[in-house]
Order: sequence, then C-alpha cells, then structure tokens
Amino acid sequence: MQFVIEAGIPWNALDIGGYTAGDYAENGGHDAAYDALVQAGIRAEMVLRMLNQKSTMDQAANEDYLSQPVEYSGDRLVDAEKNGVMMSWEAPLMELHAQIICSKPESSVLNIGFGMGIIDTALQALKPAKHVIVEAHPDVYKHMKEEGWDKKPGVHIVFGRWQDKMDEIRALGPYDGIFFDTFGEFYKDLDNFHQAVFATGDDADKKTPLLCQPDGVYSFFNGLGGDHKLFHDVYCHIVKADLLKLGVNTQYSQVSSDVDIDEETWKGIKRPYWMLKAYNLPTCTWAQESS
Ligand SMILES: C[S@@+](CC[C@H](N)C(=O)[O-])C[C@H]1O[C@@H](n2cnc3c(N)ncnc32)[C@H](O)[C@@H]1O
Repeated sequence: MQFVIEAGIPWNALDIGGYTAGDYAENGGHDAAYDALVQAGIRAEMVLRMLNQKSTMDQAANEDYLSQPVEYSGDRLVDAEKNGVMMSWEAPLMELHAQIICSKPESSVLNIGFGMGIIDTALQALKPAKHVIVEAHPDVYKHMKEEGWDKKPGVHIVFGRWQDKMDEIRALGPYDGIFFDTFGEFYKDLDNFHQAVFATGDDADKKTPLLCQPDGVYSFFNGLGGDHKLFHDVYCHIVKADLLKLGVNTQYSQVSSDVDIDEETWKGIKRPYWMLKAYNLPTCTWAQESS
C-alpha cells in the first residue's frame, strides 16, 4: 500500500465500480493498509488546504440553492435539482444530537439550519429556556412561520445566512448548546463557523466565544464524506484536529445509521449523500473541561 501511495496514485481514487482502495482494504481485513490510506488522505488534504489558502470565498457556496425554490414532500425536503436537503431517515440521529446539546434544564440553545425542523422539534421537547434558529432559505423560513415556529416557547428565528447574521446570533447568546447542519456548503464554511464559535480572536468584541459556558456542548451533522467510508474517516480526523487547535475536544460516538434506510429511501433523489453503516456522532467540548 505504501508503495502505491508513494507512486502517486491518489488516495481517493474510485474504481469502475465506485469503490475506493479503502473499501477493498477494509473488506479484506487489512487494517494497516486501511490506516495507511487514511493517513495519506489526511496528508493530501492538508497540503491541498495550504495551496488553496489564498483563495477567497466572496460568493456563497450555496447561492444557487438559496435562490431557487425548495419543496417539502412527505419524508423529505428537496431542492430544485432534486437533491435531498433533509430526509426523515436522519430523525434518530437528530434526536441524539438534540439530547447532546440540550442536556440541562433551562438550556440556551442555538441551531443553524432548520430544514424539516426535526432537531428543533426534539429540542422543543426538552424545553430549552432559549432556542435560537438560524435559517437562510426564504421558502424554509416561510414554512417555519406557517407552522408557527415564531410563536413557540423560547424560540427566536434569525432569517439569513449565519455568515451574515453573526452579530444578531451573538447578541442572542451566550449558549449552552450549539448545533450546525446547513446544506450545500463546504468544509471551509464549517471551519469558519468553528472559528466564529470557539475562537477568541484579537478583536475586543469577539473575545467571548459563542459557546461561552465552560460545560457548553457543540455538535454538527457529520455527513462529511458520507458516500465513502475512507473519505469520511479522513474528514473525521481533519475536523477533530482543526477543533483541537481551537481548544476543543471532539469525541465520536458510533451510532448505527442504516437502520432506517432501504431501497425506497433514495428513490427520486439525485444523489444519495449517506452510504455508511455507522454514523460518528460528534460531541465537542472545551478541552480543559474534559481533560
Ligand atoms: C440539512 S437542513 C437542516 C436539517 C435540520 N437539522 C433538521 O433536523 O431538520 C439544512 C438547512 O440549512 C439551511 N441553510 C443552508 N445554508 C445556510 C446558511 N448559510 N445559514 C443558515 N441556514 C442555512 C437550509 O436552507 C436548510 O434549511
């Protein structure tokens, strides 16, 4: 494996059947080969990141998505291209995320991305004292109002991209629990959100991180590289390392994630975005609290 990697074959190449070398290594029980691929992936992504550092992100990654209609239909929310924005098979995972970020009575919680409101429904059942929801899509915002979310106890809706609403989000804080799950954004956006939540920075206004309680908990939908286990494992390492640089510990709990997925699940959806058996549910806390 080392030889193949050193020869320059990309760690993330797919064969004609859509399998990675990691799939073969894992199915054959070759743990060392699988680990070598994960390490190669981490190294390659780090180099890529350094090369791309200068590129600016003036345009929203999901500008097209935000300017086109979305449709709620039964167990799913789809965009204009029939991508699954949110699907009900994720409900058990959202329940767990809600319990993680809202474990104390009278919590103050922040959720980025309403979608089908699955996590927000689970959070409401846990009766947070304050429940801030940030949503950028006009159709989703309209749906939230139609469903009376603006009148639910403790709920404050912030309409707009989280990137443009940080002052408002900050003014409504601080928070005991934060969850992040947007659509059509890149890893860079998630990383930027982490900088906003956890970094103390030089600017006087930004010295208090959003998750300012010492026992605060943050979590995010961990769909990173969710169509191939090798890609997912590489990204789990990368996000954990990036959060650690901000003083945050990440623990992944493995949860079975394919129980509610069957042949019908992806029917009519352009691209299945989750193909893995186990979901790595992240619990992120300030490092000094948990070490
Ligand atoms: C995957 S869904 C969230 C699903 C939600 N966790 C649930 O339980 O139903 C993603 C949501 O994030 C919204 N969104 C996308 N980009 C955003 C941004 N930059 N700021 C705020 N919301 C955004 C989308 O419109 C969509 O409603």
